[in-house]
Amino acid sequence: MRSDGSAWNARRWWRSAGYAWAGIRHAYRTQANFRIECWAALLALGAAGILRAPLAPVALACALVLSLELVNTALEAAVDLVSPERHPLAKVAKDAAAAAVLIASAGALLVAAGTLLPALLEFLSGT
Ligand SMILES: Nc1ncnc2c1ncn2[C@@H]1O[C@H](COP(=O)(O)OP(=O)(O)OP(=O)(O)O)[C@@H](O)[C@H]1O
Repeated sequence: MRSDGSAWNARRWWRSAGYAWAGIRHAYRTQANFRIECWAALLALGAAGILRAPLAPVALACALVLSLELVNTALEAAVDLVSPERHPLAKVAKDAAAAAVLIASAGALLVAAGTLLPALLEFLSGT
């Protein structure tokens, strides 16, 4: 009984992960900003690894930006579905979602400046 439930949950988890992966692939294919953010995140994580900078804040900042970009993509699609015509409330929704990505990106830049820059300077000075 218990093992049946676990197997079912595992199957459901894999199916959910498949839907999530489809969402990531769709965003990567259709959103230029998401593509840029993915490569910037890889670059930042690689730099943190090479420079031996703290990985956790960089990873968290990257995850936040990428997640909010995905939420922004979802919201844009939902707004376009329910409001194909221009509407002031559609504008509020899209502008606020875009602002969330912008604020997270600014925060990620600050995190990069606070963690990667000192590590880079230390690396370059050879200490
Ligand atoms: N239905 C709408 N009603 C009112 N304003 C809209 C509407 N759709 C878009 N806008 C305005 O145009 C801006 C750009 O919207 P759009 O859907 O083109 O997103 P985008 O920022 O170009 O994103 P992407 O290029 O990633 O699709 C919105 O932030 C909003 O100000």
